[in-house]
Amino acid sequence: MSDIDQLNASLLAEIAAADDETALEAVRVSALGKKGSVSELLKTLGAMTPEERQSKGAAINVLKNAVTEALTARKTTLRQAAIDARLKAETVDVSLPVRSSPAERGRIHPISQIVDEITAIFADMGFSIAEGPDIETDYYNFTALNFPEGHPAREMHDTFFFNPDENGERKVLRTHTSPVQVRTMEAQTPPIRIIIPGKTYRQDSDATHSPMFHQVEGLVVDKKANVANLRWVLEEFCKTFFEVNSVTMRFRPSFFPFTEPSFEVDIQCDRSGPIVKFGEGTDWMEILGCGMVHPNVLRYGGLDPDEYQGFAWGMGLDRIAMLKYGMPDLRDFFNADVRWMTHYG
Ligand SMILES: Cc1ccc(OCc2nc(C(=O)N[C@H]3CCS(=O)(=O)C3)cs2)cc1
Repeated sequence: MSDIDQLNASLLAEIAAADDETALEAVRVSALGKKGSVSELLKTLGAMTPEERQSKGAAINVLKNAVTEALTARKTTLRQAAIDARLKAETVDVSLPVRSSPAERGRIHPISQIVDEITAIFADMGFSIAEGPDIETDYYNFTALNFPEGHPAREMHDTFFFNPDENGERKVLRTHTSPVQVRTMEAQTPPIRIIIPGKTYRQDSDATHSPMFHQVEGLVVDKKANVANLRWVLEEFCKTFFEVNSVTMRFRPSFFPFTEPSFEVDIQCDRSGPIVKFGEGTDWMEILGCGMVHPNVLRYGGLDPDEYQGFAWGMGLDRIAMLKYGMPDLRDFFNADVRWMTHYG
């Protein structure tokens, strides 16, 4: 066997033995690099006679091509093997049974659970779910809700304002979901029975206040709507939500620009233990505000207050959830602590 044949055999064996791209590159350099074995052979051509150079040169080129092809083929094989190994390691067998531990499964956030529960209760009472933008105009968030110019709620310490847009209009992060009711009155001929769950934003942050919090508001507008209807709707909701057969509510006179008369509503409960119990006890817990829709607000909604009446209410979801689940700190809702989620989710 000639020296070229021997070199060919040994290089092909080294290429076949390379089990990763690093080893293969080392073989390539040792054969075809500047000081490689094949390159050194090519350098000997210069000292040969023309006859020798022709035959030897052709043989060396055959060797070089054979080595190059073997290197390319081996690299392709190694690359495919690496891909197959990853596919094998990372393949998820979707036919496997669900993981046993509930903690490893995804969970519904308690606020989402509360929203689903409350909207289902009102849906069963014939209410539709309405939605609207989180970024609102000053008009829909304040003016159309009968907030006079200069009202403190319009100030920066309470409300998140955006910089004025090209029209000089300053939008806000809505401070309540009430703008949706105005938009619905503009768009829909009564009777209206809507529930509006959603995120709301205020410049406030402590153990019971978060800059982003959740509200559910409701609105009924019809030819006849009165405080007795309002009271019934809220009592039915509370009995179902707090899972009690009877509920004692207290309507305390209050004031909101968008309702007249306005009330703050307490529900009787027992606060003597670690968890508040509803439907019993002699304590009171404020759960929501409500009232008859102010005539100005009906007018802003395009309705004639001599023809239509309405009532509305609003409740802070996070507060309700804290009551229902007995949670001490509102901020835990938004810390995304898996331990908390596992416990409450
Ligand atoms: C067109 C329209 C007309 C009337 C409306 O009345 C919505 C109402 N909301 C309340 C209320 O007390 N809300 C607060 C409860 C706790 S909170 O989350 O801080 C907001 C009373 S009446 C809404 C829209």
